[in-house]
Amino acid sequence: MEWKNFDLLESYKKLEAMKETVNVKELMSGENGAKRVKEYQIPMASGMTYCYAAKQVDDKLLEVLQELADEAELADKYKALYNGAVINTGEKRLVLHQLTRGQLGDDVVADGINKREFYIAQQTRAAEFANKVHAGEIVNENGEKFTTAVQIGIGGSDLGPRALYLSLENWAKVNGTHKMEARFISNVDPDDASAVLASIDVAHSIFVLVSKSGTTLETLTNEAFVKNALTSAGLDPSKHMVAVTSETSPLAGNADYLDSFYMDDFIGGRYSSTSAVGGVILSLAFGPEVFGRILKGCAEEDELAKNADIKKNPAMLDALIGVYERNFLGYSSTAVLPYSQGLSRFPAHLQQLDMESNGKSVNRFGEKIDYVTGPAIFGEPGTNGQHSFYQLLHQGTGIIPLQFVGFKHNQMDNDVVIQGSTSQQKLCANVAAQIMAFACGKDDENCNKYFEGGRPSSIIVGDQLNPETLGTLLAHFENKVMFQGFVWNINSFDQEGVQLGKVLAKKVLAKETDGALTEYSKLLGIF
Ligand SMILES: O=P(O)(O)OC[C@H]1O[C@](O)(CO)[C@@H](O)[C@@H]1O
Repeated sequence: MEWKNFDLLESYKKLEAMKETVNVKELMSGENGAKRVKEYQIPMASGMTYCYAAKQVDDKLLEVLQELADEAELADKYKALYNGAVINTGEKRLVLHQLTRGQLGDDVVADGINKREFYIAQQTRAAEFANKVHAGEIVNENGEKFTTAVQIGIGGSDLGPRALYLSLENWAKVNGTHKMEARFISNVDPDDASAVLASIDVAHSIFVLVSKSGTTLETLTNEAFVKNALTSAGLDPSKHMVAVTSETSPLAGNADYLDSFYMDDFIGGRYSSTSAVGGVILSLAFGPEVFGRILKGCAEEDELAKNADIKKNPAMLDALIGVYERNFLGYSSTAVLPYSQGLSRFPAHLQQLDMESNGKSVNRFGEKIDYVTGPAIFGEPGTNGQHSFYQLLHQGTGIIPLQFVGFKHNQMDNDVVIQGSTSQQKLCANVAAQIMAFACGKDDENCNKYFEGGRPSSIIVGDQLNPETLGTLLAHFENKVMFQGFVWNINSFDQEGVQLGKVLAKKVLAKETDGALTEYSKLLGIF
């Protein structure tokens, strides 16, 4: 297996010669368009479908993307990853998040520990803990049941778990599996913690402090903030708080917590939702059985990602189309547009997952590269986005590839027929309409009303947003980002770019600044 810069590959040259050869507008019009929609789809796990009919690709281009997948040895690199190779070269670490939800290859033993057994043991402990809380065996000082769980964490210790909770909150309420309310405190802005604390019954709340490193300024500050609130209410913080951290962190083994659950350095923050980082809060909120179903949806999608044939591997195909758009068509951002209210924070999770992973300018050996890497990611649930930024997507001067997500059925039992259609039908009609409007546009003598078309999109469709489909979606994007990192020959598993700002902020707080930093500090009222 060889790790080569992307621009040294034969398929790179071939793709460069194929810029702009596919006209989405032409291909998606009339009967040809109908044929493409039926043919250009592949199955995902949990009964979902990835449809790429409206992407700027044709059979010839797909052949070269397959050549790229083979030449870049994507399936072999994934295999090396799940068999325990040091894929995170920057930090010299293994990359093992997939082990939290399945055994894809060999047993991985590191530091004398079977890693899958370690992650499963933590899951089991979290499940037992959650069951005891639900059964009233673990209670507050007055012997009363906890009703609310509050996660304190930031970045990967917040975004994924929060997105997953919101995705299933309503589903769980309708299906009778909603055990506890969950809330999240992340920002060091005191208004975040204050607002959450004011919205809950602190005496019946259990706080889940999540920090892999155990050193994150925002999280430790918010922990102190919450402890203060508990003490002021006459409560003992150690009876209200559990920790999720790594065994090497300063938080580990602290008797001040009701219990502690562990993950380790082989799971990056943004890939940690399926470890104890998401496992504790989601098991408390929905019960361990529902968390297990999310893991099942992930595991099935991880299994699909092993396939070397891009037509049988939706994450790999999605990744390669994204690379073609980024490097050869010059598109610098991607919009993620879930037509599901439950996925309201999913784009925020994908922002960290994608941009913290693939926002890199050096290859995995630390050498400068001469081609572009990860796009900027943004998104909002449809149809809200339509009434916000779609104007630019339709008629703006640049092209932004679109990643739609849609479901045939909504999550709650409530819908109404108004003017001959349900709200769910209206939602789905909008996503279909948008795909075609972006692809084919509309002629008009009035330039202001003219839609150029030719704006590429793909869609992932599922029956309903439930634990399995959610897990599948999560793993799909994790694997897409990983495959893109492999093509670009970058390390998608470190994040040195977040350090400089943290160091400078510490200097400001220690009043060790000079020049413009001092002036900005004064402007902001710190000095
Ligand atoms: O879990 P921790 O160690 O508090 O880190 C939180 C987040 O901070 C980051 O390091 C970025 O600042 C993320 O990668 C990580 O998810």
